[in-house]
Amino acid sequence: MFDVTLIVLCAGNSSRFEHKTKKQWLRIKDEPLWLNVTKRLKTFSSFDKVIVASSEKELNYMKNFTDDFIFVKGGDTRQQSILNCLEFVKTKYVMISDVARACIPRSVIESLLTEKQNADCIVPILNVTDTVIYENQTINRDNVKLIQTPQLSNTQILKTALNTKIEFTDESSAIKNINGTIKYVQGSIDSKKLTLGNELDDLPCLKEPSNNFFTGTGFDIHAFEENKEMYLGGIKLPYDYGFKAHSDGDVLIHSVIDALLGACGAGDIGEFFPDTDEKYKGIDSKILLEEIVTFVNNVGYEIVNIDLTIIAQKPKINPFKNDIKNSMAKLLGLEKQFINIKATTAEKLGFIGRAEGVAVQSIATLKYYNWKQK
Ligand SMILES: Nc1ccn([C@@H]2O[C@H](COP(=O)(O)OP(=O)(O)OP(=O)(O)O)[C@@H](O)[C@H]2O)c(=O)n1
Ligand SMILES: C[C@](O)(CO)[C@H](O)COP(=O)(O)O
Repeated sequence: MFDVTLIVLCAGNSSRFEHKTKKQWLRIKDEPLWLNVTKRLKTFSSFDKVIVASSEKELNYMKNFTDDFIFVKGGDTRQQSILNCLEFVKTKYVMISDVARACIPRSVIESLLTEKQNADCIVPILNVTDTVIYENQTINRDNVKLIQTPQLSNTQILKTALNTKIEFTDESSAIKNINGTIKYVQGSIDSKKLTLGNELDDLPCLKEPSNNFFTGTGFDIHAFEENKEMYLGGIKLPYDYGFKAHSDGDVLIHSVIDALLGACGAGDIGEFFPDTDEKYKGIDSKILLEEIVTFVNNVGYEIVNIDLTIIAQKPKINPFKNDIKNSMAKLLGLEKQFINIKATTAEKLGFIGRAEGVAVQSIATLKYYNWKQK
C-alpha cells in the first residue's frame, strides 16, 4: 500500500496566458500538456492514486484520454480545487503540483519524498540571484526564496489548514498559518511555472505538437414548423415557416457543431447542450456555436476548413449561400474561402423530397494549435 496520493491541478483558466488554447491543453506531440505532465510525474514514484483537477467544461473530455486517473471537478480558485480533490485522498501524504510546472525533474520529487516524515509540508524553493527591492528599499536577497510546486503535505494537516476563509496561494502558506512545520528542499529552474504567453520557450522539455489533421462529420435533420422564424447558418431567411426544435432549430449550425466535436473527439451536441435543459429552449444557435468554437480552441485546436451539404427540396438555398457563408465564416473565425456550401434536393424522394424538412451534412478539419510557431 502506497502512502502518497498525487494531485495535479489542471482546472485553471489560463487567463494570463493570452493564447486561444489554455496552457493545460497545449499539445506535446499528440498529448495534451496535462496528460504529459501527469504521466511523467507518475513515473517518478509509486502513488496510491493520481487525481487530476479539471474545469467543469473539460471534465468529460479529459476522461476520454485515459482511465488511469481520477478526475475531479475543480473550483473557482486553486485552493478550492485542492479541497475538492482532497475529498478523494485516503493516504497520509499528498503531493500537489501545478500542471503549469511542466518540466519538474525527478530529483525534486525524490527530495520531497525523502523528507516526507520530517515536517508537515515539504516545499521546493529557489534562491534569488538578482538584487531585490521591496517598497523601494533594497533588501537582503538571501532572505528571499521562491516557492515552487509540487509540495508534499500531511493530508490531515493540509485539510485543517485549508478549512478557512483565507485564500492562500500555496499549501505551505496555509500550513504555516496554523503553525505547522515546513521543510524546504532545493527546487529547480526546470520547474518554472508557465504563466504568461511569452514564457513558452522557457520550458525546453516540451516537444512541439504533431502535424496531424483531424476530421469530424456532422449530420442533423429538422422538420418544418409553420409560423416560426427560419434560421439557417446563423441568418434569418424570409419565410413564414421555420424548424421544429428545442432551440431556434438552426439545423446547419447543429450539424457543424457535431462535426467540430467529432474532429476533436468530444462527443456530440447533446452532451454539451441537452435538449431536456430549459436553459436551451428557443436559444439562438449562434450562441451554442460560439461556445463550441471557444471550447475547440481552448482544448488545443484550430479550425482548418468546413464543407457542408444542405439537403432541401425547399427552400431554395442558392440565393442565400453567400450570406450563410459570411455568417459561418464570422462565427468560426475563418476566412470565407475555408467554408464551402453545397445544396441539393432529395429528388422528391422521402421526407425531404416531400418538403417536410431539411438535413445538413458537414465535415470539419482541425489541426493542433502550434504554440511553438506563435
Ligand atoms: N481554480 C483553479 C485555479 C488554478 N488551478 C491550477 O493551479 C495552478 C496554478 O495556477 P496558475 O498557474 O495561475 O494557472 P491559471 O489559474 O490557469 O492561470 P491564470 O491565473 O493566469 O488564469 C495551475 O496548474 C492551474 O490549472 C486550478 O486547478 N483551479
Ligand atoms: C503555488 C505556486 O505555484 C507557488 O509558487 C503559486 O503560488 C501559484 O500562483 P498562481 O497565481 O496560482 O499561479
